[in-house]
Amino acid sequence: MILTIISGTTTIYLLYKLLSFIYYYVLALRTGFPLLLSPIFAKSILWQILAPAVLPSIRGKLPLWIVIRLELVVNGWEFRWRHGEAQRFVGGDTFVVVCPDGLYMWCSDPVLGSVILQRRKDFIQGDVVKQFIGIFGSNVLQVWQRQRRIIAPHLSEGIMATVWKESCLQARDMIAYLVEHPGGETLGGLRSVAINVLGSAAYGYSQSWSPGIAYGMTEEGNWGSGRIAYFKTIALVADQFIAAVLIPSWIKKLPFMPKWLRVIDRQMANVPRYVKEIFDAELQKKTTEIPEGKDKHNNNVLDMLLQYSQKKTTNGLYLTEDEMSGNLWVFTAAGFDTTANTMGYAVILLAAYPEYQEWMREELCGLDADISPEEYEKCFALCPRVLAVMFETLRLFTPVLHSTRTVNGIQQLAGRKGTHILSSPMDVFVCAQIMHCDTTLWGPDAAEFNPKRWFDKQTNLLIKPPKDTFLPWSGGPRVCPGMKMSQVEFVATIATLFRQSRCEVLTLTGKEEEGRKRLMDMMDDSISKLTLQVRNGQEVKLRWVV
Ligand code: HEM
Repeated sequence: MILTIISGTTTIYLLYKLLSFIYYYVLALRTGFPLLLSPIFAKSILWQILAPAVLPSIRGKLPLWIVIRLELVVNGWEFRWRHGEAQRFVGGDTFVVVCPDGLYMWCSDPVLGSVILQRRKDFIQGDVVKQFIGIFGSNVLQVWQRQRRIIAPHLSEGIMATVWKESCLQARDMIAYLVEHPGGETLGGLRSVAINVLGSAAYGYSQSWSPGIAYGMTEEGNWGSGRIAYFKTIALVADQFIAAVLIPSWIKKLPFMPKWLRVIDRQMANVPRYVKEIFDAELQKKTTEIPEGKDKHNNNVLDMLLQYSQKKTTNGLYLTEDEMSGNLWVFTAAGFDTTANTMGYAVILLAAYPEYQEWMREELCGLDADISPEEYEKCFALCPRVLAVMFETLRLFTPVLHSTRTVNGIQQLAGRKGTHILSSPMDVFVCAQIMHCDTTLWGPDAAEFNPKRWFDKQTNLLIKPPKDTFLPWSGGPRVCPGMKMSQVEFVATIATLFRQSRCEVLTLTGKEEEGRKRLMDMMDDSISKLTLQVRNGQEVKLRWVV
């Protein structure tokens, strides 16, 4: 009897999925884009967790027409196939993958991509993003307009001097430590810099640099409370993002699950408590540290979230408790993981290409004896080569591989070969990483690290790449509000690190070429967690020499 029920239900389910597949196929045909049919249930949690572990071992053993149907439904495929392999196979820079559980349009055409990003109401944030980003409450990505108006002004020019100063001070402490401690702590150290800069600029708390807040944090002991425990938890969730979000809490808790998964579960459950402690401390600070009669605003992101939570303002802006928690998470994760990983890749690239360290140092040596933490306005403008290193790093290792949207109703897109009809339900991905490696946009040397390409040969000024071809911060009305902050933080940190010191790869054999190849292989083996990063940051072994 039970068997009959199970097999009956399974048959009905499979039949339903077969009909869905046919329905999706018909919708996909209407788009007029090339199609790729895949039998995989791309949204399945089991697939998204197991496939990255299994695929590497079978990749070379199966024909391309099978591999591509498996690869293109695994998170992060665009980095592995960033040189246009999939586009060549499918026959277009925009194509649609049809699966039994959904339709996925991948676009690496700059013109179409730009139109999609501009049309905010036609291409909206979808449920995928809600599931992934909304784990600690709703946020700016979800109730967009109201929250964006609250948050974006707090990432304006007004905080850049603080970002610059804190980044310089953090980087100074970090370099003093690393010169004495060659090995695998550089990338973890940069994560600490990024967390502390965010803590200072956005939350008004200064904390001195210490090595590696982000790695080796799977110990079961007490993680403390409030802001420190919150930052450590966010760093851990960012580092193990897919497992943290996709595996249900009751499975993470099972006694036979690995220790790190149980720690993630415990820490995620603690987040509401940490958030409450953070906001209580901010309230306390306002009441005790600021004298009566003075303006009680601290002018940081925490204070701003508090203000909007306490009352509905005259212009109708407010935040619920859930939104405060959600925004704090998006803010912390978006602001820290992206910038930390970009700085990490830049350092590895500069270690692999020491000639560009010299090129950058030439510029830095023209500045005062040191990069002054107090002189943001003067110094930032004088470091275009460092900014070019950032752009080139973001081009080759784009932290957010694509911008995700969902088709709202039925939409028309005018393409080079006519009009395309896109119908809901369909997820749309604008693939920045693939555009960034396109030789037709960046020239035959698109795969090479060459920060000099960012300068005009005649004027020797930084160039703007052709419109919509460079999208690390996305584009359109939802463009990253932290763009300038990340640039200021990057330039201050990298300039401070490289002004006085050189970074060398620690080789296993003593041969420089071997060390360089190891770095390149590690970067090639990057994976997309919350954002793109090298698989194991502690394996990047470097030596800093003054
Ligand atoms: C190199 C560093 C960074 C990169 C590459 C980056 C990239 C991005 C991208 C691609 C988006 C998605 C936009 C879309 O959906 O189209 C985004 C959104 C966002 N980023 Fe950044 N980001 C960086 C740094 C920062 C920093 C430092 C902060 C703040 C402290 C920040 C805060 C945000 C927020 C709040 C959003 C959501 C905006 C919205 O939907 O309106 N980001 N970022």
